[in-house]
Amino acid sequence: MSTHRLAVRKLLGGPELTPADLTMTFLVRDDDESPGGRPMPTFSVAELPEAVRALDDLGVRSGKLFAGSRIRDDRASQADSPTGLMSRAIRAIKKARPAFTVITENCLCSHALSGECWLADLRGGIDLDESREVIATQALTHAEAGADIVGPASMIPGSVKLVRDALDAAGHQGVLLMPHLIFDSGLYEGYRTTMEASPASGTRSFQLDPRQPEEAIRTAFAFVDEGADAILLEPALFTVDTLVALKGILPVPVMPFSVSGEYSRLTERRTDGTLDVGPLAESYTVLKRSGAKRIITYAAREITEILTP
Ligand SMILES: NCc1[nH]cc(CCC(=O)O)c1CC(=O)O
Ligand SMILES: [Zn+2]
Repeated sequence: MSTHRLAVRKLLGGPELTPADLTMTFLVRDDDESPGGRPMPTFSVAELPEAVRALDDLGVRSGKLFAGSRIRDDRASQADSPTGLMSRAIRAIKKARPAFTVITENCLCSHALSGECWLADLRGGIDLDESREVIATQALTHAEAGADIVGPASMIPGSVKLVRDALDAAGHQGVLLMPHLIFDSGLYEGYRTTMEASPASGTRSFQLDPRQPEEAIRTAFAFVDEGADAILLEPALFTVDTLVALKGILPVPVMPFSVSGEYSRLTERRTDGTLDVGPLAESYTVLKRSGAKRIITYAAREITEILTP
């Protein structure tokens, strides 16, 4: 096609994927932990400043952080530690680039021995009150360390409101909330293995049943009622029906999270060691077309490099 034809197409074309549309995902590991043997790429705290500066210079303005605890117990007692891995990661990024938006995950699965997103009561059942309470103090700890947006991810009803109340009570009215709206999926294995957050029970009972799309809509509105400023929707590609359904009716933006299984299945390592992200980037065009405000991804750098200016 001639260049002038391409220019005309561009003029008439719909929403284009830009670097600022992408939020980079960082699975954080401690500085003395080895990156080897994990299915997903990780970043040590010491590696974060340089990685963030490089992304920011490319136009990627935000990051989603996941960090677990090495010391785990059945109360997830390290989840809200002010000296924990997440707090140190947030501080490292904010020191390097104060305007880089930091979004955290608040959940208990990578802090509890069980790998569950909730805490058990004495009889082994789910202790809803205690789970919500720890998630709220965890989110508060992230805010104190400098997080701009926190992300309750347990899907426990009422946890979003409790996080909002805890933040407000501590004077963090300016910290926003983007809870995770999560469908049960087989696409999380790479993440769970990397973060050692596989549920002992084998399931995540609070997540949405993929056969129940109405439940997803209802839960999205419930999150907004509890105080959500945006909704993270995961997995990304397999939930486009929900994205389209929410477009225009939900009063807050929806950001699909292109999860570990999408990253590993829609990319391919070339013989020269570089990563072909073509199919993954193509799926992001689908997401934008379907109403995604922005997209959370593990491949922000590689995708930015192939975007046409
Ligand atoms: N605990 C919530 C949570 N936080 C991140 C992911 C998955 C992210 C990914 O696969 O990239 C999940 C889902 C799960 O563990 O069931
Ligand atoms: Zn969890």
